[in-house]
Amino acid sequence: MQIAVPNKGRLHEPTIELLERAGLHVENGADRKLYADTVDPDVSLLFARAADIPGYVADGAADLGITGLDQMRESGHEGIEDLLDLEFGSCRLVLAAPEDGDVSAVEDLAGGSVATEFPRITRRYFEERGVDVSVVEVTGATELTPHVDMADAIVDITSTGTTLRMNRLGVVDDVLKSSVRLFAREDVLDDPKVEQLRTALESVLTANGKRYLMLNAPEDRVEEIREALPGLGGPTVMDIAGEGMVAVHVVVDERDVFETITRVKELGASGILVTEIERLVE
Ligand SMILES: Nc1ncnc2c1ncn2[C@@H]1O[C@H](COP(=O)(O)OP(=O)(O)OP(=O)(O)O)[C@@H](O)[C@H]1O
Ligand SMILES: O=P(O)(O)OC[C@H]1O[C@H](OP(=O)(O)OP(=O)(O)O)[C@H](O)[C@@H]1O
Ligand SMILES: [Mg+2]
Repeated sequence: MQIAVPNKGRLHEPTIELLERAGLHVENGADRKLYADTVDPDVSLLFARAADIPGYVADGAADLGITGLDQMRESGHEGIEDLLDLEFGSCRLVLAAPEDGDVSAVEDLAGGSVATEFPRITRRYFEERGVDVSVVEVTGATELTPHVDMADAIVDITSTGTTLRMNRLGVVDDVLKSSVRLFAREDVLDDPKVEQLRTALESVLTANGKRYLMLNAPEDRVEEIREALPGLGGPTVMDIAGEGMVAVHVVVDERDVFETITRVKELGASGILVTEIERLVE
């Protein structure tokens, strides 16, 4: 089974990091290599441009892919299924126009022009709204185009909003909310490996922001301690050698850790240990 992953750009590193955390260690990979093996003999990686990955999967060069939803939509390929939101590379594709200009709604662009790296998504967006525009295809620095009379507006990615602000462009409308996805060609969906990979990646996301809390507690206060724990499911309570003490283990949200420790200490807990969780399969 082949997974196509971004070879460079901002998605490359977080993708490799996620695969590693999911236990799919990359082997025999090297800079500029187009293939790599993984610790699983049935799974190898193919490195490609983020924009080309949907096509690789649709055409059968790879079985699964990891890239932005914007790229999946822009590719226009059918027969690929979005399996999991990997919760990084979050951004919005927006329609934006000069702040001091006269475009404040989609309709104001009728008869005008829009520059973008996403011509397919852009054409569809305007068609759905019945607004006739000409689409100017560019391959980057889209934000410049309204200032050099190349276009009246743009459809481009924004996340922090810095680039739009710096170029005095304001958002007119949201076109698409995007994040990185795991997707597969429909004809491999029945392969059990696909579900295994999806579960492994999901287990990393589930563990994100969670901590494992272990503590020792006097047996006679265990009910109060149990109530004080905002855990995922109930805590595990185990007898330990020693007079009237039990060990309590629980998964808690990272943001609840501080308050929880304070509270359980008041209730007599000791030997409190907080650790990160690598993976969590629910
Ligand atoms: N500013 C951003 N914030 C969050 N995600 C983004 C941002 N820009 C792009 N992305 C996501 O990353 C994907 C790939 O963009 P990126 O710019 O990394 O690729 P690239 O254009 O191939 O690389 P490069 O810009 O280095 O040439 C986009 O399709 C989108 O899903
Ligand atoms: O809202 P912001 O945080 O400012 O991010 C938005 C910018 O990020 C992306 O560009 P990138 O840095 O990938 O450069 P590129 O145009 O060369 O791909 C995108 O094309 C925007 O220009
Ligand atoms: Mg880019």
